[in-house]
Amino acid sequence: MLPVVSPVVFAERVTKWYGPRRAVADVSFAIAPGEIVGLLGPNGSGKSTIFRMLTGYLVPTSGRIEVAGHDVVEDSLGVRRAISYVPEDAPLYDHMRVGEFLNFMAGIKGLHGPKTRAAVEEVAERLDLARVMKLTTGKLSRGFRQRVSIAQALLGDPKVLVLDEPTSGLDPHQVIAVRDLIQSLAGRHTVLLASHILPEIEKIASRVMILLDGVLLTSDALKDAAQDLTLRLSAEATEDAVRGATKAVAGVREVTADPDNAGRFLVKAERRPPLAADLVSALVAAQIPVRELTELRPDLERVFLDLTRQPKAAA
Ligand SMILES: Nc1ncnc2c1ncn2[C@@H]1O[C@H](COP(=O)(O)OP(=O)(O)OP(=O)(O)O)[C@@H](O)[C@H]1O
Repeated sequence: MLPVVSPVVFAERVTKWYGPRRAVADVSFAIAPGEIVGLLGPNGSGKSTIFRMLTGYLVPTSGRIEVAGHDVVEDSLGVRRAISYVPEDAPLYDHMRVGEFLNFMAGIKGLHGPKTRAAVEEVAERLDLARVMKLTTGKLSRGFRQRVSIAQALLGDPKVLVLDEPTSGLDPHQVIAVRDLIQSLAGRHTVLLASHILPEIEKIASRVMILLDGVLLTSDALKDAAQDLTLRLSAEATEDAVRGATKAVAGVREVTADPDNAGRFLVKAERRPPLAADLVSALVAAQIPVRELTELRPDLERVFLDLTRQPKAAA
């Protein structure tokens, strides 16, 4: 029998309305202790709203959220002790030295006396901050600013750490350092991070949840989208000619031209075995020479791009 692990974050049918605007719709998920989970969604899809509800700063309009066994509405104090949130571009009080800032934040989190010193020393060591402790936070590089933001979030040893776009604005070296750092936190902490960039989130998270217009895509929706086949076609013809020649092929859903490569097209179609052969026959019958026809790997990025693409206005 599989061991039963209680989720550390649990959301059940959560909806949030801002006046007449529904920002989050009937969202349910569970996160096990020690996981690193990515929340992926375009701007405005509701990521921050979910995070604010998880951290007890916003009350769901309906539904239930528990963090480390505490209900976000009935026990928001318990929730705030269990979860820490690092917003994008968190304010760091730029005139303070890093050490002072961490001491100050420890006080806000209710740590006092010798406990403060021990906690600040521990996070400074975990995040390798020794050489910047005496610098004012305003003088730090973006990479170190992010480390200090995460360090303050770890004061008090929260079970859950929520990071909003943690690598945004960092240079490639800093991105790798912050990515490694987040991975080193898993296990002791559960990490939930948001991003609108899939390749980034895929590198850090062990699992990705996708949010679109406040709705969390089910794994079935993702599976269905991945069932579709995308073929890259290289042919000497115009987009209209390719579209005209292939429209009668069963299963073809859409033909789009690659705007950067003349003679290159993407064909989206239902996945069925003789499709490639049918396509070639149809193109040849229309006297369109086919140079190449390749199936693209159904990776999560393509699925995400397909699902999040704005529907084209009818011509
Ligand atoms: N306080 C508010 N009042 C009214 N509408 C809001 C409020 N906060 C957010 N919204 C709306 O709710 C929707 C979700 O916003 P939210 O900030 O949660 O999305 P997001 O995915 O975090 O986006 P971003 O990455 O741009 O921060 C958006 O349409 C937004 O305009």
